[in-house]
Amino acid sequence: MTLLIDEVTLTYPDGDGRLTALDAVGLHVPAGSLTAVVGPSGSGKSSLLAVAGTLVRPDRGRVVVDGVDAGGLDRTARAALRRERIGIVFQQPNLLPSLTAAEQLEVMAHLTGRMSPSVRRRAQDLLDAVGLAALARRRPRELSGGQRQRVNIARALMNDPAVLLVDEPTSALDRERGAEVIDLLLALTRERSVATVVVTHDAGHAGRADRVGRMRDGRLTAGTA
Ligand SMILES: Nc1ncnc2c1ncn2[C@@H]1O[C@H](COP(=O)(O)OP(=O)(O)OP(=O)(O)O)[C@@H](O)[C@H]1O
Repeated sequence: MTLLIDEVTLTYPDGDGRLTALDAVGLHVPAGSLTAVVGPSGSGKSSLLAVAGTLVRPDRGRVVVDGVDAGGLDRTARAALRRERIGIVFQQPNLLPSLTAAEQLEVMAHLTGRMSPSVRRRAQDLLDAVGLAALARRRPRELSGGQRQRVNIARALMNDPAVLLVDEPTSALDRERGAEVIDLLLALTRERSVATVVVTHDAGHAGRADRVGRMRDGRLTAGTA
């Protein structure tokens, strides 16, 4: 068991009242499996990723990452959990313009103070795993949108996370490139035994996942894409 979301409720301030973004949501993502989350705009998908990534604390319920209950941790310990056990791929590949593809990955190891000769090898192996071995020395402006997204995914895996959270990875890509990115995420999920959650608008892409969760008005139900 690697990601467990148990009866999670999240509300935001809304005028005089509160808006319920997540309503008693439950989700279990075993290691080595990929769950796609679909649902209309405003249904709570990003809120679910934010809670799963321990970026936002829920009002109620538990988020358990790799056996660690995030609710019992202070801010510093949660940041450490996030750094060490959670990979997050945001919709926009926020790559640093001046760094090469390999350096985008290596900088992750610097952040955790784990710089060593093996870091460079690991970065190269991951770029290889996402099909970019030959482009390791390119800077973001020299890469296509799909290639940048692959660097983004490789970077999220640099610290060997237990949980991988991916927000709309295909929105800027054409159908074929989008399908390739989903297949890549599936392969990496299996090879590296990560528990992966992918938010997507594309029902076709969701259909490739191991499981599909459907968000509607803050409630999550298992369903087909
Ligand atoms: N920081 C915030 N403060 C107040 N309300 C918010 C905040 N973030 C999100 N919401 C509201 O919570 C609800 C769920 O939003 P969320 O962004 O999780 O939906 P979503 O399914 O990811 O939408 P989209 O597909 O458009 O990105 C929406 O009604 C949204 O307006």
